[in-house]
This record gives sequence, C-alpha cells and structure tokens, in this order.
Amino acid sequence: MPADWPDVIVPVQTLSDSGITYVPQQYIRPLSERPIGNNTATKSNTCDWGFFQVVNHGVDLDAVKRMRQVWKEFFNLPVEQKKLYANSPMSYEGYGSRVGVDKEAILDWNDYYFLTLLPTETTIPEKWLSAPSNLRDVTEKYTFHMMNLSSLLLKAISNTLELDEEHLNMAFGGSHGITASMRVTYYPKCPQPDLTLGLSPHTDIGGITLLLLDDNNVAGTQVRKENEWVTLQPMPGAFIINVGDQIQIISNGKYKSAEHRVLANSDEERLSIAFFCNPGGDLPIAPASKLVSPISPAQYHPTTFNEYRK
Ligand SMILES: O=C(O)CCC(=O)C(=O)O
Ligand SMILES: [Fe+2]
Repeated sequence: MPADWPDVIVPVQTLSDSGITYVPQQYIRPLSERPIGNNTATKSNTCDWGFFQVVNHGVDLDAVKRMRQVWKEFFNLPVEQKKLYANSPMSYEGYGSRVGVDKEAILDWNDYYFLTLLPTETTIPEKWLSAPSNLRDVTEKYTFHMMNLSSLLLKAISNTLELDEEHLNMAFGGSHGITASMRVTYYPKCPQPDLTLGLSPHTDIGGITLLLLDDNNVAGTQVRKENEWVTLQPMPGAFIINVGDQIQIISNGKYKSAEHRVLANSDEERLSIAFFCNPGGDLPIAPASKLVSPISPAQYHPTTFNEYRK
C-alpha cells in the first residue's frame, strides 16, 4: 500500500464552506450511478434486507448524547486543526476524505475519522485526539456499550439461525478476541446532490455494524434491494444495524451483507457514527457446520478476517 494519497486532499468541508455552487468534476458520477427517484421500504425480514433498526436497546442515553457531542465538536474544529490527524492509505486511521488510491476515482462527498478501538493494544495513541479533551474517555465508554449491544445482537442472530446462542460471539473470538473499530462520517451540505454520492456503494466487510445518527436524524442511507436503492427512514433513538460479510459467510448465505450507499443532501449536513464489531483477525471464518448439508453445501471457504480484508 502506498504511503500517501495520489492527490492533495481537499476536505469536502472546505469545498462546502467556500460557498461553492457546483460539484467539482471529480465528484460527478456517470448517469447510471446517480441517485434518482426515492423508494421507501416495505415490510420484510432482516435475512432479506441485511438491515434493521433497534429501539429500546437499553444503551445509556447519556453515553450516546456525549458521543454525538464530542464528535460534532471535533468536526466543528477548523480544518487546519483536524488535518493534524490526517490519515494515510497505510492504515486509514485518522482524519480523511478519500478511500483508495486510484487517481481517477470518483470521490465521495464526505470527510471521516477512522479509529481502531479494540483490542486496546492495537489502538494508535497519536490518533486519539487531544481535542475535545474528553473525546477519548467518551469514545471508550461508548465502545463498552456498543460491545454489549453487539454481543446481544450476535446472540439474537445466532438464535434466528437456530445455532447455539453463543455461536457468533465465539466465532468472532469471544470477549478477548473480538475486535472493533469506528468510522465517524461528516457529510457537509452539497450544492448538487443529484450528481454525486455522500458515500459510494459498498458492503461492510466485517461482522456487524451499529450506526448512530446525529439527533437531527437526517435520512440518507440507501440499501440495495435487487436493482432498486431504497431509502432507510431512521427511527428516532434507534440504532441502524446491518450485518457484514463475515455473518453472511457464517450463516452460509442465509443473512445477506447488503450493499448500501449514502445520498448527499443540499439542505442539511449529516453526521453518522458507524461502530464495527468484527472477528479477531486470525481466526478462520467459515459457514457454521449446522448450516451445511448435502442440500445446502458450504458456499464459502474458511478465510481469516485478516486475509479477507487484504
Ligand atoms: O452514514 C451512513 O448512513 C452509513 C455509513 C456506512 O455505511 C459506513 O460507515 O460503513
Ligand atoms: Fe457501511
């Protein structure tokens, strides 16, 4: 992986704050990839969608409120101060505005901060921000709550697959092996949201993602259902949950790691905090043997998460 980006990085916030009235060429998508129309979800189950929302989740509301506050405060800092934590393609840890090093790539309308959270030995001390001063403490407390919620969700998903309740937690490495990271994404207002995207289509490569939106609850996440992009309507106070590729593998394809993307928005800025609960890097991840049979053969070969994400 190259040590640096192919171009000078201009934060999207800098473009947006400059009062620009058009989207620069590098952000413009070909016609077929632009967001058109607006489809709203009809009811169906999680296995089909790979996405659901949880309410009454029991997560300490104060911890959630402080988490939103500190990260909003960080993104409100002057760009020059945030750039002190600029990331590189080597690890992506820190403040950044692009993913991938292809010089010709179309860029997304967002700036983000990526951080490894667990195991604590793998966190990078220089990437823990000193401003706001309580950011580390607040983020670590939030991590604790998210790990508890992840563990509950992994149990619930194991149950729906008729696996032992601890199956997914153990497959991810148990309480000492499981890993976690986070991406906080800031989507500044965009002058021409129909020409670009807040975030390109992707699946989450890890285990399970717990997404928290800012309290203005701006919609924007779209989930792909066959050939349609469906806009998710965020419920107040809910976490938006989606399963990643590793659960698709363990469930032998019963759960789908859904492709999703984010729309840009001309009226409102948006902040989202994605918490990724992932398997330990060196455990082979494979379809659960209970879900494999002559009529339902294994669809995936065992692969460690470190190999998978290369
Ligand atoms: O901001 C969103 O709605 C989704 C973010 C996301 O998909 C991600 O960070 O992987
Ligand atoms: Fe995602």
